[in-house]
Amino acid sequence: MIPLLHDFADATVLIFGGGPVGARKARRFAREAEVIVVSPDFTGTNEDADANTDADFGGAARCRAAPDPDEILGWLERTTPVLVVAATDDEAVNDAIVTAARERSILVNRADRAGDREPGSVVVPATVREDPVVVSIATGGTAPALSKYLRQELEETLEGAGEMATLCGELRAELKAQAVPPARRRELVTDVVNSPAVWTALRAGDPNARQVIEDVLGEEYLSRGEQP
Ligand SMILES: C[C@@]1(CC(=O)O)c2cc3[nH]c(cc4nc(cc5[nH]c(cc(n2)[C@H]1CCC(=O)O)[C@@](C)(CC(=O)O)[C@@H]5CCC(=O)O)C(CC(=O)O)=C4CCC(=O)O)c(CCC(=O)O)c3CC(=O)O
Ligand SMILES: NC(=O)C1=CN([C@@H]2O[C@H](COP(=O)(O)OP(=O)(O)OC[C@H]3O[C@@H](n4cnc5c(N)ncnc54)[C@H](O)[C@@H]3O)[C@@H](O)[C@H]2O)C=CC1
Repeated sequence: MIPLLHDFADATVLIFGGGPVGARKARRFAREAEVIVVSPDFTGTNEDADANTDADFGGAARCRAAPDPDEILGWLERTTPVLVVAATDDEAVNDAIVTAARERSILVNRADRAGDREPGSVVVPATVREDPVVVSIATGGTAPALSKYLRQELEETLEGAGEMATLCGELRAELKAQAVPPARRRELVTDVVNSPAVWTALRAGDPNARQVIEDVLGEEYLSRGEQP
């Protein structure tokens, strides 16, 4: 399997199953997509179905229904999702979801299988977000708990990376506007990314991180006899 980033804005994701797994996937996709969760009950994060809130499902639309396998295709036709998630505890229903999705060339994520995947199937990786930086982890389905553990470890490592990306984006735009040649631009941006002083400032939440970058660039320029 090959990791890709997919833009789900304005797309529909249809999830079958309102247990903890269906709820987790709903929260994940609801940050971008229109999510619909179909299930006879919504036990989400709480054993007591009635105690679950919209937030537990990421604000997704919840449809109370328990479709039989032969009704799945109708749900796909009515909702036209780009991705369908099979997260029920009924293997026959999950089988029917995979078959129907394949028939309609819709991406499918099956939560109760680690191997023997159908063409067009997708896996949901563990994800660390330090916007605009995103890191995804998967274990080829062998150990999802390890994906979760590594995600927690990486959360610390990535601290400050989002701001670093934003500041580098600004710097690149400025260097382009100043018509700095591409090879030189690459050197300068690389110096900033590799600078321990900049990382320390970003991780300490220093509001003058931008100044620290300029200091790093200043030394760089001076040592090469150039001016920014
Ligand atoms: C193949 C895959 C399909 C898919 O769902 O896309 C899949 C399949 C299965 N997961 C199972 C179990 C668990 N899954 C988790 C957690 C996560 N599982 C996720 C992804 C994936 N799970 C895909 C592979 C990703 C990879 O390659 O690593 C994460 C990363 C993303 C997410 O789901 O949001 C999320 C962590 C999110 C986070 O915290 O960051 C935990 C830990 C916990 O719950 O604390 C357990 C219990 C411990 C254990 O069993 O290992 C079972 C057995 C079910 C059973 O026995 O009944 C199956 C089916 C099977 O293995 O047959
Ligand atoms: N991928 C993952 O990360 C994990 C996957 N799993 C697997 O995923 C499946 C779901 O896990 P949980 O949410 O913990 O299970 P769960 O049993 O708590 O929830 C299953 C949900 O599916 C609903 N359902 C049953 N028949 C349905 C139908 N015909 N249409 C729509 N919904 C229907 C049930 O009412 C229930 O709300 C399990 O089969 C389990 O093997 C379990 C843990 C983690």
